[in-house]
Amino acid sequence: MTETRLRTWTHAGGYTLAAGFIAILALQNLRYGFYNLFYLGLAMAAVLLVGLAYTVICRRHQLSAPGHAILLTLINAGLAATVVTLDAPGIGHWAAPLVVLNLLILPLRRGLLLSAALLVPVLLVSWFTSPLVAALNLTGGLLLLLAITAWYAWRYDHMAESAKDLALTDPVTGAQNPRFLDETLQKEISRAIATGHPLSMIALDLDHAEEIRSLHGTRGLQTLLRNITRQLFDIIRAGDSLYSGDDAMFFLVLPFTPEEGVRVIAERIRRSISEQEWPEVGPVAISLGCTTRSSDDTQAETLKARALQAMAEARQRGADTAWFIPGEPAQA
Ligand SMILES: Nc1nc2c(ncn2[C@@H]2O[C@H](COP(=O)(O)OP(=O)(O)OP(=O)(O)O)[C@@H](O)[C@H]2O)c(=O)[nH]1
Repeated sequence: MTETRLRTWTHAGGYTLAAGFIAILALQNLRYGFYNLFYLGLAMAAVLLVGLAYTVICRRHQLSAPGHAILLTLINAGLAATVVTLDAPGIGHWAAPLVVLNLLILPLRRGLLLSAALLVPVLLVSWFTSPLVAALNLTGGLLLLLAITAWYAWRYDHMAESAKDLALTDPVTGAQNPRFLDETLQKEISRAIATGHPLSMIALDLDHAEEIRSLHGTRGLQTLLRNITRQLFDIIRAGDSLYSGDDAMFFLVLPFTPEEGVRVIAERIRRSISEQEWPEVGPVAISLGCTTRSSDDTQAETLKARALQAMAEARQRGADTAWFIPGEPAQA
């Protein structure tokens, strides 16, 4: 289930339950003849049902729908104003479903602020007008509810953030996930065509990766790849992007980089990797295949295939080598 769909269900469930809860309170007040509270309950349930309808209408962009904040501010302000102006016993409990709803639907900080703005008048009125035990019960109950719901919302945000990081980065190396390579490369090609700036690419593979795996195990190889990724991130500049490839391979996309530039950076990377003593593994080497976009290159696959071809050539020339293959310029 996508995050947007999950949020749609959560929001719809939250609005429905809160509307049901408030409607039950309204009916109870009707039974006891508290007509003011009955009408307040009806109005609040109606606003909550508008929230439900809004959730369904905006189901494709729940994360950015601004109407939730407006509706919730309206309903929270309505309850706070009623609590302050109406001497109605037990009305403080009406804040409970709104506290849950605020934190379930709004971003954590905004949900906390709105809940605090509701709870301050509710609790103050309760301490001034109710017996001590009742005020203590209400304060304890609402604050506990606030803490539990805020903790849940924080945990959910945290998990969603980690899932997003995992989707963007390769969990083994920490470089970007390979499935974004083609898309980014195609975008960079379009940008290079539009602006006339050069674009280069490097395919990079660890030499003798299988021997390293059999000597140091898969874990040793993965640690080495993570360390190499860190080193590559230290070398490349901000606009460059680094992707994991199959096995022990990486790809670098280098915007604004001409042939002379990609030769310089490839040689710098080759040296910096081969001159290091890598923890537990010792010295290692890499082969690099470089290419620069020619005026004929409009497809990501063409550029990637040429970088891989250059890397195979580097391998043939004895590894620990950087090799460059130029693109064919367009025929006039
Ligand atoms: N994309 C990319 N290109 C680089 C990088 N480092 C060097 N280059 C290319 O190599 C050329 C020469 O780089 P350097 O030897 O560092 O000389 P420089 O004049 O200090 O390079 P810059 O001021 O970064 O342009 C640069 O103009 C770039 O085209 C890098 O980290 N990323």
